[in-house]
Amino acid sequence: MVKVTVCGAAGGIGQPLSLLLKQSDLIDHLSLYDIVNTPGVAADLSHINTKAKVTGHVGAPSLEEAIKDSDVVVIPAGVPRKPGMTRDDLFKINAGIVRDLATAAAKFSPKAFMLIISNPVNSTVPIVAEVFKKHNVYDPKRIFGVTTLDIVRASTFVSSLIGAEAHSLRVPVVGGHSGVTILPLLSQVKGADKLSREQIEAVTNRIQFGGDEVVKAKDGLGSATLSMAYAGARFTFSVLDAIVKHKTVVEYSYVNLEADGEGAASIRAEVGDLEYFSPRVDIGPHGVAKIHPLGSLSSYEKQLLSAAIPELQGNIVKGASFVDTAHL
Ligand SMILES: NC(=O)c1ccc[n+]([C@@H]2O[C@H](COP(=O)([O-])OP(=O)(O)OC[C@H]3O[C@@H](n4cnc5c(N)ncnc54)[C@H](O)[C@@H]3O)[C@@H](O)[C@H]2O)c1
Ligand SMILES: O=C(O)C[C@H](O)C(=O)O
Repeated sequence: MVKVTVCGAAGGIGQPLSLLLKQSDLIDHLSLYDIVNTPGVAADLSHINTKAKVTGHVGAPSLEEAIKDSDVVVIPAGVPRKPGMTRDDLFKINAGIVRDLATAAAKFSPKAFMLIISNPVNSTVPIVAEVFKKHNVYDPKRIFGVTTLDIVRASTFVSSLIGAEAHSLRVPVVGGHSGVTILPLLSQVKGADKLSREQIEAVTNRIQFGGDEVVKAKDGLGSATLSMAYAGARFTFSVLDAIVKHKTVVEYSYVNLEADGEGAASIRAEVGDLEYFSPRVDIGPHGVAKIHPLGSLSSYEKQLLSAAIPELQGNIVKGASFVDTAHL
């Protein structure tokens, strides 16, 4: 019985993400939780003739029932940006939302793989980790910040420049999920060596600020939802391949660098004492199995990494220090 719970399931990301997840043969029970509208979304999706049973749960009193015994909990709950805002501006509202959802997961689904979409991801992932620590159920192998949209965007933008197939071009994007913390490693992409320095800087900037492009175009009506639903479903399917089919899958995800049990020995020299980072990771049935080193970086990428580290450090401390025992 594989149960996946989406928290924030009635939202701009939550609805299309739930639709995509409903197509998976690997899910037996798709549980939809939100503070509004989930009965309607669940009724609608439940008419689709695919395997997963769909249940809808609305409001805090139903959170335990929604989340209990989940194998995977995906969290796209919270407010999105409006033009002029940074992701960090969302912290004030989203930190508390994520803390409360993580608290329910720690109590009722402590073994679940936690996939965190809510922004600011650089801070919300440390919040989830701290909540799990407070409940003595912390395992860094199973807490993931979903940065797949950066990979998806990078593949799209770079493939159009170098004339490659977008769906098969894998562009490594490491770091975090906001502005300068998003670090595309174009020097590791086959075919990108034909790009000029100006092209590399322009496309790097576009990948780092791709989210702003959508926020601007939506003009006050939110941020990326459909591309995020695609990216979130892709990451969830990968995790399900690991959990259900016992495959080792390779992804980029924002994780605690202790997660592979080796103290991130392979990556420490590159990122210093950062606690969280999004490297290439192998994920197996028990979670993160291996954290890969960044590999060789161009001098431009080294500069970008130096700019990303202090920003990430601040975001991590802000998230970790938010969790206050009195609220748990
Ligand atoms: N990681 C990424 O790459 C990425 C990409 C896009 C958006 N996001 C983030 O995802 C989040 C959601 O974006 P959206 O466009 O779907 O927003 P949205 O406002 O359309 O939907 C959010 C949903 O969360 C629900 N919600 C609010 N408080 C809740 C709570 N306590 N419990 C459960 N549900 C709650 C709302 O009712 C709403 O249905 C935002 O923080 C956004 O910045 C992240
Ligand atoms: O840009 C945003 O605020 C949403 C998301 O993080 C994105 O990258 O699209």
